[in-house]
Amino acid sequence: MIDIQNVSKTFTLHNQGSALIPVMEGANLSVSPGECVGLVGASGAGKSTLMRLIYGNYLAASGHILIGGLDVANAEPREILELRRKTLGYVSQFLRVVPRVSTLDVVAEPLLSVGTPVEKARDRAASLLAQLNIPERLWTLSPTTFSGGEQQRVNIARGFAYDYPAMLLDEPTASLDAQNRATVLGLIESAKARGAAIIGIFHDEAAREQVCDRFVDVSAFAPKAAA
Ligand SMILES: Nc1ncnc2c1ncn2[C@@H]1O[C@H](COP(=O)(O)OP(=O)(O)OP(=O)(O)O)[C@@H](O)[C@H]1O
Repeated sequence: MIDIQNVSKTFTLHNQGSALIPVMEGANLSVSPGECVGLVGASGAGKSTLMRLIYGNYLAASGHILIGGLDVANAEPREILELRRKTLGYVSQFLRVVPRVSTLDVVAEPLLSVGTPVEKARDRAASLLAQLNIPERLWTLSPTTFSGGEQQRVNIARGFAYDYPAMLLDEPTASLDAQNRATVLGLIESAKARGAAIIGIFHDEAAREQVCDRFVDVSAFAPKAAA
């Protein structure tokens, strides 16, 4: 489902005489449906960079990033947006808050954008918000004024609303209390059970041991000259 072949990445520092910083070389990684792979490696090893390459936020210098048949490394922006709508989900700790949209609709939006009927999308959103302990009185409000932890849980509900075939999880359990953390781990396990291919960064060791089938150390993808 996710197939990364020989990917390299170089940053160009435009404000420093266009200095070229190679950060990744020869990255290979394949994730099957139903499998969760944890990215590990020291701080600065390139875990976030690899996630951003896969999501199409960063452009690879070379190689292929195949997701459900599309090569993200060589795709048009329009194709990447379509991929994000239907195939590839991304859950981070942080909610990008849209003012004036109710929490229920923020969570239902990924379903609405693929044509799910409004009632069904809102039912699913309500069920996730309840599972993640967001009080019902908040559902009609915009999450703009919510606490950091509430916004994080709204973001997780949104990330799991639609059944993406492939998912990227960036510290989804960070700073959650025990009960919500268990709920999120349950959502990840259900996503695997329905066949989602997942790549995650988890600093929470117990969490990653619970949900990951294997680990990939991204230090192995460091440029050879710098190694
Ligand atoms: N936009 C950027 N411009 C230049 N260098 C960058 C940029 N983003 C990341 N880097 C560099 O790429 C390397 C990998 O960073 P990355 O954030 O992917 O590491 P990480 O493994 O996710 O670290 P952490 O666990 O601390 O989040 C670092 O040396 C970092 O300085």
